[in-house]
Amino acid sequence: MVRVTALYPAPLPFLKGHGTENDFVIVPDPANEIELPAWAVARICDRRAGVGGDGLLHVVKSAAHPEARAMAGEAEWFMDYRNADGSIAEMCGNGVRVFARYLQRAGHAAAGELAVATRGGVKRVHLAKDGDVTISMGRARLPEEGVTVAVGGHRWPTRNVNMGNPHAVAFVDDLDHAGDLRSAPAYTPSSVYPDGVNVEFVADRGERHVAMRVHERGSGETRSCGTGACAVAVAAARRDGLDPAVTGAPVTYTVDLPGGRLLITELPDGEIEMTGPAVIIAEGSLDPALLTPPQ
Ligand SMILES: N[C@@H](CCC[C@H](N)C(=O)O)C(=O)O
Repeated sequence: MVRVTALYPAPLPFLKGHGTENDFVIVPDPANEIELPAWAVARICDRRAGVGGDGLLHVVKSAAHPEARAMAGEAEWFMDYRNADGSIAEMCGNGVRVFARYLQRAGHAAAGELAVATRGGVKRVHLAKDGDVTISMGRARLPEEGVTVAVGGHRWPTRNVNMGNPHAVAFVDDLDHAGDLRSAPAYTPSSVYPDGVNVEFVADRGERHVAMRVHERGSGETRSCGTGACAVAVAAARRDGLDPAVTGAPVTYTVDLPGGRLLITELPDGEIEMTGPAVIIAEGSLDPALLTPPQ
């Protein structure tokens, strides 16, 4: 007889937070002692049988994590981000805001400037005492090769924007044309994104003002995506003939998402700043039975 025991013998502390309704389970683990296989993350993020979340933020000291040790001199804390299906992603913009808010609440960071290590490099955070959080997201890369996305009877060309993680941005007349987004939109050629892609659908709302929906790799349709909003703002700016590197003037887009509003500014040096809310809404402990390994 196979004896199956819980991966964690004692209740595991967690918190829950969100940024414009992109919601995350936060697992504090400064010394990196908690093993989080994909199946455990998927269970914790399950909206019926688990806590529920678009992703999980594993909070680890950079010095204690092999992927972050080299950044420890610049950033004390590493955001070990996982998608809801347990897959690993390079970056999560809303996640960094929520991560910073958690560090503040836990007394690990004070309001003001803070650095957070991510797989996409060190991100600078401006953390107000309450209210919005601003992140310096780094520069966008704009690979030439894009894909065609198809949903229902509609097909759109997309702009390829990399914010540390990959995005395909489609401009649409009506956000409803993206359908229910219960499954990932089909795209060709698939070779452009060998590791999958986040797909954004964007409609104009006014001057430098757009609305978007997103299907996230590893999480499905979410109510907000920070890196996606940055990708959308850059794609919209180039479509509108605006490039701060050429004009020397910053450009700001207002991006409306189902879960709220983000302000995205591109500076003349290419740096992209994202501003939006981040809140912690609950705190508790996970029952070890939830984390009994599958047979
Ligand atoms: N919601 C995030 C992005 C999370 C990662 C993404 N699903 C991926 O796999 O690249 C954000 O706010 O940026």
